[in-house]
Amino acid sequence: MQIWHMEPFPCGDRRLPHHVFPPKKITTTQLGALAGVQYYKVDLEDTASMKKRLSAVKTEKNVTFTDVFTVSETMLDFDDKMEQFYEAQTQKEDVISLVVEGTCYYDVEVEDDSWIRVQLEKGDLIVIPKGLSHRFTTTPQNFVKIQRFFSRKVEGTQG
Ligand SMILES: CSCCC(=O)/C(O)=C/O
Repeated sequence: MQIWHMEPFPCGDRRLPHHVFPPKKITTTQLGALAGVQYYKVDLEDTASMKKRLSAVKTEKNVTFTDVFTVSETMLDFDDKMEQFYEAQTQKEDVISLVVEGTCYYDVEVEDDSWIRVQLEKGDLIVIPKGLSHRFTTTPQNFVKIQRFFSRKVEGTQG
């Protein structure tokens, strides 16, 4: 996990880091204070500890459905999906995502047009609070597998 302030009006390839100059990184604690985003590191190799962490998150967030969603440039509709995911959006429920493989970015908008980029890798679990404007994209790796957690059934998810 790495977190930094993004340059105000990034041009070009959105998968590049787009740091402010000079780069301004922040901690997970600062991200929590600024935007209410929660972060956990999950050891995916340690089944007992992973189950304990996920169980705590599921209970706390009333999670009843989960799925595993893979974003890869081999997807037929990859470009369309990437456009859709990079549109700023707010959800009525917390967005809860665990990176199982690969890397990605979630950007969160802390003030109008002021974005913080959160780079996630394997074992990173993020909770973006409901109502917070955010967007998603891949890194140049163009591959991420994410377990998503929902408090209610949404299309394409499993109980
Ligand atoms: C691989 S799902 C990425 C998109 C996502 O989590 C989202 O758009 C939440 O609002």
